[in-house]
Amino acid sequence: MPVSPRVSRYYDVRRGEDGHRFLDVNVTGFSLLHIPLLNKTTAFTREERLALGIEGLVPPHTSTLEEQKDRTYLRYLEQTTDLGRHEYLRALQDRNEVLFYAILADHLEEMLPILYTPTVGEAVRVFSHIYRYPRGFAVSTEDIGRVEDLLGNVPLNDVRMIVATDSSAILGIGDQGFGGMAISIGKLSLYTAAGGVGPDKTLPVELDVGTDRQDLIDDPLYLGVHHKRLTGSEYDEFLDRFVEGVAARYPKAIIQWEDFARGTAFRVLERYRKVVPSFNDDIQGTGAMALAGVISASRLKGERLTDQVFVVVGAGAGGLGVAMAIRQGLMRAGLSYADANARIFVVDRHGLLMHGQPGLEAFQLSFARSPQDVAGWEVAGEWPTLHEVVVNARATSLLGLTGVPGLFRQPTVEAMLVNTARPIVFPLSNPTSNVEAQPADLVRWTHGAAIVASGSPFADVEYGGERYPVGQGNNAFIFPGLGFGAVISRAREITDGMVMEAAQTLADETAQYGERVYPPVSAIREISLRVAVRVARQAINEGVCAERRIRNLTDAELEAFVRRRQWVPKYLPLRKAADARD
Ligand SMILES: O=C([O-])CC(=O)C(=O)O
Ligand SMILES: [Mg+2]
Repeated sequence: MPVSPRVSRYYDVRRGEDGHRFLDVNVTGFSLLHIPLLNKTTAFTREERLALGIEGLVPPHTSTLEEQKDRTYLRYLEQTTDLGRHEYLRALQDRNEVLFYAILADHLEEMLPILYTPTVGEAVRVFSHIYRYPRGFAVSTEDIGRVEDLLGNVPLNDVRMIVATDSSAILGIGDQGFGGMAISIGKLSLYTAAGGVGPDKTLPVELDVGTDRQDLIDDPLYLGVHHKRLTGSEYDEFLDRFVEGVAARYPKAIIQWEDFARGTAFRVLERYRKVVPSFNDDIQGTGAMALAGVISASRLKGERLTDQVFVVVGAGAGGLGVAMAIRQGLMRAGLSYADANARIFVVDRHGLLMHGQPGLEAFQLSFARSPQDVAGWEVAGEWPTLHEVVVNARATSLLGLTGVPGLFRQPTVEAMLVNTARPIVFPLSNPTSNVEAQPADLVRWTHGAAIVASGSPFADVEYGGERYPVGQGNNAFIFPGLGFGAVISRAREITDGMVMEAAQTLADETAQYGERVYPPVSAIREISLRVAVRVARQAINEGVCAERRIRNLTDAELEAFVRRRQWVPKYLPLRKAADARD
């Protein structure tokens, strides 16, 4: 039997005779203090200080984790801007990872908007200017030919979850070049904080294929390669090399494709989803999140999903992903493909997606309409506008994934009140600055009738003496559980059925929160656990589960199994390995 490699080049997780886990470390002294998953800063015990050669290098008093959290949180509160708070937390993550996740667990609702959407958008934009410590894996056009060597430099030996972006369409803010690394880091923090994947099983990746942003290329401080993006077969080869490298170094890893531009996103997903277990967060994660939201909103209306008529605005990865997920959801609710399609109208920059439109792409075709589909519509120009679609199609649900701020106008939203007593309006674009409408306006324009959810966090709306919760329809309710479920089951493939199951779980779990279309963010860890359990079950049912130990478990046993595998932020004792070096 081959000896299984240590979890990290620097340590392994072992169990002592007493049954408790400890870290067997083979690095000591000053070096050890610079490895974020080993560094306890002021919390090393006397025995550890002595055994690991760090006496004199750390302060005399041994702090508890509680004291460390107090000290660190007070400094956090003294930061004056959201970006400052983000940088502070990121620096903590790169210094002492257990403490970082322990604080995050205590203040999850407060800190998620700082570490993740919307502030991560700002961190992406200025990434090259605020860069401090190495985290994650970056491979560029200059070294893709040696990707396996480079992956060999990553100290982690058992990576299970990768988030990789080419930064071509970050959130709703477009091409961000090398800065996209910040989104991969942010997403993986949620995999740990919300999903329970151990931080040493995660790897953020930036695929630096260049940037088409001349201002970045011209910026001497820009940290990516200074040339235009690869395209065509060169681009495909770059990704092929990356996927091969991952499959060789980390054969058990799952890849989450993140923030790829329209067109590329679908191509990359289809090209690799059967080669390595992988999914696209913006297509499938956002799709599942939106489907869950419209199922919950239909329930709040006292109607069925199949009673709704959907207008999805934006035909990129997010918009098409949402349209496809709703189509699958309608089919699971009993409609034929044709009937499901007939209830979904996709609008893009020219208006309603129609055959013969300039720039129509292959992945959009199944949603394109023919002239006979809109015969009898009252339309002024060549293609029906968003407003005309809402009126003529009698839309009851309007979902925005355009990145265009303020796109949903008052007359269009008011027009929905003719079609339904309670319009479902989800301006889902991120970050906050790119939202299609302010939730407060949507509530006001509809006199409180609209059921509203947004992609980025918004405060509840007060209107006419009442409080209207604004659900956060963000794929963060899906991907940590979907990915963790796939990791637990060692899924050979991430099937559409698993993604649908994630959506259904989110909708089912939301029911316990009353008048809400999404749960409160404070519930994200419990929701992710339920998603992970049901995704793993679905993997078993579909025969893609490679983890033998879970195949015959009952539901309760499976849940207990998943719970046991959730990583929790607490210090493990460090012991010096026999072959330790400084
Ligand atoms: O990151 C987020 O907040 C959600 C997402 O995937 C996107 O907007 O691209
Ligand atoms: Mg995204």
